[in-house]
Amino acid sequence: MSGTRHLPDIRDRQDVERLVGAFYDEVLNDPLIGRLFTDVARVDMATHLPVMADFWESALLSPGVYRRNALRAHRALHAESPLRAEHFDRWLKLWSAVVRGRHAGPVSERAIAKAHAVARALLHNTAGAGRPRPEPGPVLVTIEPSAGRGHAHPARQRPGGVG
Ligand code: HEM
Repeated sequence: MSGTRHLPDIRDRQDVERLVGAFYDEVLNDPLIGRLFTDVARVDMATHLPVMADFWESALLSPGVYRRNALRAHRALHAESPLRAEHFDRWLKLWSAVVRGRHAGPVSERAIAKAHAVARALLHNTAGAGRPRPEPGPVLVTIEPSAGRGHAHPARQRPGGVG
C-alpha cells in the first residue's frame, strides 16, 4: 500500500534533523557502507548529525548555515579505505528511499537530486571517475598541465633481450 499516502514535503529544520537521523539509522546498519562510518572513520554521531543537518538545511532551506568543506572528510576517509562508485550508489539508494519514505514534493526531489550531484563530485574527487586507484596514501589533487613534449622513452631494444 504505497503511493496513496499524502506525505508532507521537507519544510523546516526539524524535518531535516529527523530525516538525517532516519537516514543514518539505515546507513550505520548497512552491510556495505556501515563499517566506513563505524569502523573506519569512527564517526561521532553526536557531532556528525548536526553537521549533516546544517548541510541539508543549507542545501534545501536556508543557504549559508553550513560553511565547511565536505570534500576534506571524504578524502581522509578515502585515504584509509578507498571509496568506490558502489559505495556512493548505496548511499544514494538509502538516501532516496528514506527521503521518499517520509516526504514528497519539490524540496524532497531537490534533496535527492542534490545528493546525486554531490556524490558525483565526491567520487570524482576521491576515487576519480572510474580510474583505477593510485598509490595508497592521501590523494593529492593537483591538475597537472599535460606534458606536451612528446619525448618517448626508447623502447627496450636489446635484440632477443631476456629479462
Ligand atoms: C560512499 C558514500 C559516503 C560515505 C562513506 C561518507 C562518509 C562520511 C564520513 C566518514 C564523514 C566524516 C564524518 C565525521 O567524522 O564527522 C562524512 C562527512 C560528511 N559527508 Fe559523507 N559520505 C558519503 C557520501 C556523502 C554524500 C553523497 C554527501 C552529500 C550529499 C555527503 C555529505 C557529507 C557531509 C556534508 C559531511 C560533513 C563534512 C564536514 O563538514 O566535516 N557524504 N561522510
